[in-house]
Amino acid sequence: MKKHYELTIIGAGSAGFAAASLASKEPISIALIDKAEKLSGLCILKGCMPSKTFIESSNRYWEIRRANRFGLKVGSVSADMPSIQLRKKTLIEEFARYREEEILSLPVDFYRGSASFINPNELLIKEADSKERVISSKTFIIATGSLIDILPIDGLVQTGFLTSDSALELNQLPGSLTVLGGGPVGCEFAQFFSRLGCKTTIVQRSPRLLKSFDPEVSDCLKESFLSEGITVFSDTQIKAVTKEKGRKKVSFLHKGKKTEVFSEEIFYALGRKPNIEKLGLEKIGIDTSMQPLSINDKMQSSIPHIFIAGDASANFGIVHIAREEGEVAAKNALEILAGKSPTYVVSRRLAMEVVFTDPEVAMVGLLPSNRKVLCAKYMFRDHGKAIIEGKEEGFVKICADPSSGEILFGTIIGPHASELIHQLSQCMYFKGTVEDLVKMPFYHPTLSEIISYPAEEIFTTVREKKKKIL
Ligand SMILES: Cc1cc2nc3c(=O)[nH]c(=O)nc-3n(C[C@H](O)[C@H](O)[C@H](O)COP(=O)(O)OP(=O)(O)OC[C@H]3O[C@@H](n4cnc5c(N)ncnc54)[C@H](O)[C@@H]3O)c2cc1C
Ligand SMILES: NC(=O)c1ccc[n+]([C@@H]2O[C@H](COP(=O)([O-])OP(=O)(O)OC[C@H]3O[C@@H](n4cnc5c(N)ncnc54)[C@H](O)[C@@H]3O)[C@@H](O)[C@H]2O)c1
Repeated sequence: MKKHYELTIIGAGSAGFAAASLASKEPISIALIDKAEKLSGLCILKGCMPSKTFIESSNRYWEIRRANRFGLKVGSVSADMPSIQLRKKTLIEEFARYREEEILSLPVDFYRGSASFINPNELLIKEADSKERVISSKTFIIATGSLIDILPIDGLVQTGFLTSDSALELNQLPGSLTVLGGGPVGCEFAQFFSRLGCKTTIVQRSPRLLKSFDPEVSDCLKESFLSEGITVFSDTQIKAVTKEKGRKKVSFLHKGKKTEVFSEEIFYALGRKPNIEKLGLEKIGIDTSMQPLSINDKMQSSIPHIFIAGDASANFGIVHIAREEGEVAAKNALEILAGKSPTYVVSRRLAMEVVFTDPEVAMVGLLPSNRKVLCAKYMFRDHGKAIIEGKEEGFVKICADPSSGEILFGTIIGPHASELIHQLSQCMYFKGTVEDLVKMPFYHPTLSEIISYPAEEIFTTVREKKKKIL
């Protein structure tokens, strides 16, 4: 007998799990579907958590080798990739086991299978044992995540390459590596490989690494990469990949000039795409050529009772945003089920992104474009605690409204940027001003204190301006 639900969620990763957790607190019937053999989603299995576990090892190796700066003598240190791999596997198995338990204990009907739309209210679920079933639902949330987007580069597939998925399974590192792409995946993995002794080259299309960040941040990161021996080719056009005498060759135009790089291995990091191809969306009238697929900030698709959240929507590729999108979609689905119009929206005011390179890179808020703002910057090399820690690269930059002093944007490149950025995001959450930051206590000596210096500079300017007006 065909089962009927009020809400059906396809995908139990970060977005789908957040949606299901929220909606299942209400007295409605819910189906949650995931096709994966191993549940818990990209972040835990092949994204944030395993990559950061790897990075933790390479950063510690790097620091130990530089311990003499702190008056410490250490004997010979070596990186043991099978042990690094084992630590990652052990941690990830535990994280995944815990999440799987959470998913399976939700008060929902869970189906392990691949879902596709038959019509805007019915889904076909193909289960692992090739059993097929049809369910119907009043509302849907598509949270099927993303896939690595393999572009048709001449010779790439024939030559072979690593991706973030396969690199996370390595037990042995290549001696040399060409990383295609200078986004978060490319930068984080390039430094991981390089710090463990692999000769690493990045080939990227845009003129800057991490192109969505402030140009000064990109320049600072590039300088840091160059100083530790990573070669960076920016402004390139990749032409072909081939194998020559046992080595892999990447041919590209660099600032218009033909260039070649040889290495033992290639790491492909040219982006991901929404995992929506097999959902039958075109069949039910959702145009997948237009992305993001969510046509509004309520996470609705062009069919109002079908929502799209997380990587599948192609808005961002960041976990806390996937979770927020899942929750907003769930709240709006509940409103539709209650006979109301959806009202919840995802706020992008505090959009935050972090990249776990060393120095770490972080930003929060919207980059000021044509809006008038006052910005101030303070360098870690002028900050006592950073000097003590031997972490002098980078800076904190804050931008605020010139009249009110409200903080609109902040970016940090430097030690613990991933943590420090939360001081700014929390202040911005409460629509805080530079004056608030100046008045807040900061313990001395801490890295956090650095936040107060650019705030103070802007505060002085805002105050002087106000005095002149009076
Ligand atoms: C290497 C790497 C490092 C990253 N590091 C970070 C980081 O440090 N911080 C950060 O914020 N983000 C990071 N990200 C991004 C982050 O992992 C993703 O944004 C996030 O996991 C997406 O969650 P999601 O719920 O949208 O998708 P997913 O977690 O991919 O979940 C989708 C689920 O849908 C299921 N599914 C798919 N199709 C179907 C179907 N037809 N039927 C049934 N089920 C289906 C899948 O099995 C899967 O379980 C990283 C990504 C990568 C690749
Ligand atoms: N710390 C984090 O939060 C974190 C870490 C890793 C990944 N992620 C997320 O995972 C997703 C995937 O990341 P990613 O770095 O693989 O993708 P991306 O799309 O962010 O970056 C891909 C890079 O490749 C470049 N590129 C694309 N086509 C090219 C071509 N033909 N030639 C040369 N360069 C080309 C792009 O300009 C871009 O710089 C993103 O959404 C990202 O936010 C997040």
